[in-house]
Amino acid sequence: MTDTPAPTSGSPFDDIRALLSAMPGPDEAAVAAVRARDAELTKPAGSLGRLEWLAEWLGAWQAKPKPSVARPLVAVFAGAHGVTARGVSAFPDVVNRQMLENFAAGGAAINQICAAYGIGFKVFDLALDIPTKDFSAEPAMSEKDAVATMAFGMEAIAGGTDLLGIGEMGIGNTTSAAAIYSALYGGEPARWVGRGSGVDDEGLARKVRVIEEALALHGEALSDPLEVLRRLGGREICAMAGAILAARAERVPVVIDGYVASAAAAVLHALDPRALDHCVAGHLSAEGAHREALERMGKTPLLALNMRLGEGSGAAMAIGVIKAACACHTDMATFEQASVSRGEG
Ligand SMILES: Cc1cc2ncn([C@H]3O[C@H](COP(=O)(O)O)[C@@H](O)[C@H]3O)c2cc1C
Ligand SMILES: O=C(O)c1cccnc1
Repeated sequence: MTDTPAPTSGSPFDDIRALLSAMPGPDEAAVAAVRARDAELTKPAGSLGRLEWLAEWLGAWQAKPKPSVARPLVAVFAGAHGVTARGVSAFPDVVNRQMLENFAAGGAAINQICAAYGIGFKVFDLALDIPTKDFSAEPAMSEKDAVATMAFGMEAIAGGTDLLGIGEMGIGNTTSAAAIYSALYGGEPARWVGRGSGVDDEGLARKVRVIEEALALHGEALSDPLEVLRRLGGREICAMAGAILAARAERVPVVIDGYVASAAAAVLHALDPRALDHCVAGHLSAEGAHREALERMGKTPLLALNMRLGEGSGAAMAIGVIKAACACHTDMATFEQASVSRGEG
């Protein structure tokens, strides 16, 4: 008995790492079927550009030769941030709760976009009344809190969906996202920081200072992307990472929203560069250095509308495009069906 080694105490993050190592890959047979059908559709080859690629991408991750976008869903995760005590947002914390009421009443931008495109919409309240700790003074979350929050995010797909858009609400979360990019990608924090919901020059300088302090405080611990997430992230950022991972396991393609949602994606990408293969970047946000962050992840945004809202709004706009791409692929007539002459060559 005495020479049996004690079991090594597992980290709460072990389950997350296990999910990452078990990620399914693309279904190549479905991609081949999509390509074969695309060649029969009544249009010049390649003329639908990235829409053709989107149909292949849907097929690859849904593992369906005929992909579908019949039940698209935007999931918005809401969290409160202790770092707002440092004066990093133009708006007070109470806006979180007020916006959740606005979402429920149908009065937010995301409600209108989802209604316009026939997209389901769900909001997940991540302990809004218990803000994370100020990450410039201590880790934002314990390991247990971070893992439980990721697990909660995995519930996003529980009701069933064939295309998931990921969004967030959380006053102060552009500071958290900028801190995550700074930790993962390096360089001066000022390079990654933007004005979020609209801070003035002094607010912008405070955001930079807070991130510099946080990087110095957390130091070497930030070499592990999951530590970056729990130390600098908000709960909504943890939950978005969980949702992206769960969607992969269940073969649900994902549309990432803007600057903040992409920070959750960046953590997964840093853990495993294949972790975002089932994701598209919905749009290029006007916030901070979103373009550089997406480049690091190898993602070309579908849309560039100069939006910088969050709430999943850019993802929802992109889902409109993806729905149309899927409809073209599945419902267009073939040359034979429509008696349209094929070109030569
Ligand atoms: C009324 C209102 C609605 C929003 N909807 C999304 N955000 C966006 O702004 C917040 C992040 O910006 P910052 O880091 O500057 O606080 C997040 O809640 C984000 O979703 C909003 C912000 C406000 C004020
Ligand atoms: O692009 C975003 O995600 C964003 C930008 C500004 C404020 N909140 C979110």
